Amino acid sequence: MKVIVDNKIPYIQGIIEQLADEVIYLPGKAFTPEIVKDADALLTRTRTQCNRQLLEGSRVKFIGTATIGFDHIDTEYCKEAGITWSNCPGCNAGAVEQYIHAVLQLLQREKGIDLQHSCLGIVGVGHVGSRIDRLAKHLNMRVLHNDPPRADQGEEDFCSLQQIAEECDIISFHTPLIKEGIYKTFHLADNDFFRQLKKRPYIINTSRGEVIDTQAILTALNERTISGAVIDVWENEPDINRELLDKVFIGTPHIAGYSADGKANATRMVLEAYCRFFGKEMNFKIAPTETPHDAYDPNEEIRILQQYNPHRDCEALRAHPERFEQLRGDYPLRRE
Ligand SMILES: NC(=O)c1ccc[n+]([C@@H]2O[C@H](COP(=O)([O-])OP(=O)(O)OC[C@H]3O[C@@H](n4cnc5c(N)ncnc54)[C@H](O)[C@@H]3O)[C@@H](O)[C@H]2O)c1
Ligand SMILES: O=C(O)[C@H](O)[C@H](O)COP(=O)(O)O
Repeated sequence: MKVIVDNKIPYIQGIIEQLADEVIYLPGKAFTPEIVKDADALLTRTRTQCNRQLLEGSRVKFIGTATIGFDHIDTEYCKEAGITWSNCPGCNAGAVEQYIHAVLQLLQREKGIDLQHSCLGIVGVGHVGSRIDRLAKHLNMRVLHNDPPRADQGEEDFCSLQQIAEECDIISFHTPLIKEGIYKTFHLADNDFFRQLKKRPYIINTSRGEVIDTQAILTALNERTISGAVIDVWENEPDINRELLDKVFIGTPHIAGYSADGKANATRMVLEAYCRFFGKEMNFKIAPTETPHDAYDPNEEIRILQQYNPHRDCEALRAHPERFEQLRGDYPLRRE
């Protein structure tokens, strides 16, 4: 059994070796058809495009991605080729909640947003969105939800994207990237969406860059249709739009989900899926490395920013936008 593993999946080394005969570690972008040809399984992150070009003619039977997002996997091709794939639902929802909580505190502290009298629109109410919903209620915010796939299942308490556009002071995107079909999210926030806004909201995107049309959000920032933006995910990563980076309130290098806890969850889940698929025993334990931390302030508003302040990641990205991928690869995983 031969497995190719993305060399930026933490906590996996030493465990996968006991579950395979041969393990090769590579950067996510370095997976090539020649290398994967005689592999049985690939354990990846979002940086490996798993498509016909990579997989055709290979003996790969299983792909596990240590992420929730799977827009880098051509699921239609996998079906056609008989390749089973697996992702890690919910693995990093706590990390994104931590990021959004810090962002909301900064909007209150530095932009004068009165959270208790603000309405938050959550677009995509899955693992992350549900936690943001709970967080917003804890902060006494009014919340509106948009999730057409869930609404179409007969679930209640959802509204249209237009209602969110008209009533919200802050709008946060938590959908997968879906390129086509009735639930398409590619450029969900386009010029039409920005034209519908009534309250000059702040826009937060921790989903995928392509969910927001970059030119449309730049126009909205320039014309002050929106008050500002917090952007963690970008179109065309790692070659991100520098003008957008200059103009946002906070811009970070796709690290909202980068907690040690979230990464450990992802590694455990991807290994469990691998073991289920190949019928291997699961007798491993994965836990984030303990990190020493200061005594935190009992006041929640202070504690949240002591634990994580996205300005640090924003400053690092603004100083070196060309190091987008390096900043992610060498990220000092934070604790939740
Ligand atoms: N920035 C980061 O580090 C980071 C971390 C985690 C997740 N993400 C991104 O955020 C996305 C959401 O994460 P999650 O764990 O909540 O995923 P999830 O699959 O649990 O939830 C996604 C939700 O979006 C809904 N949805 C689908 N199409 C929609 C549409 N057209 N309009 C509105 N809602 C729609 C789904 O019904 C579902 O409830 C992931 O797919 C990933 O791309 C990014
Ligand atoms: O989809 C996800 O889980 C997140 O976007 C995640 O943060 C991406 O992680 P990476 O591919 O960088 O490991």
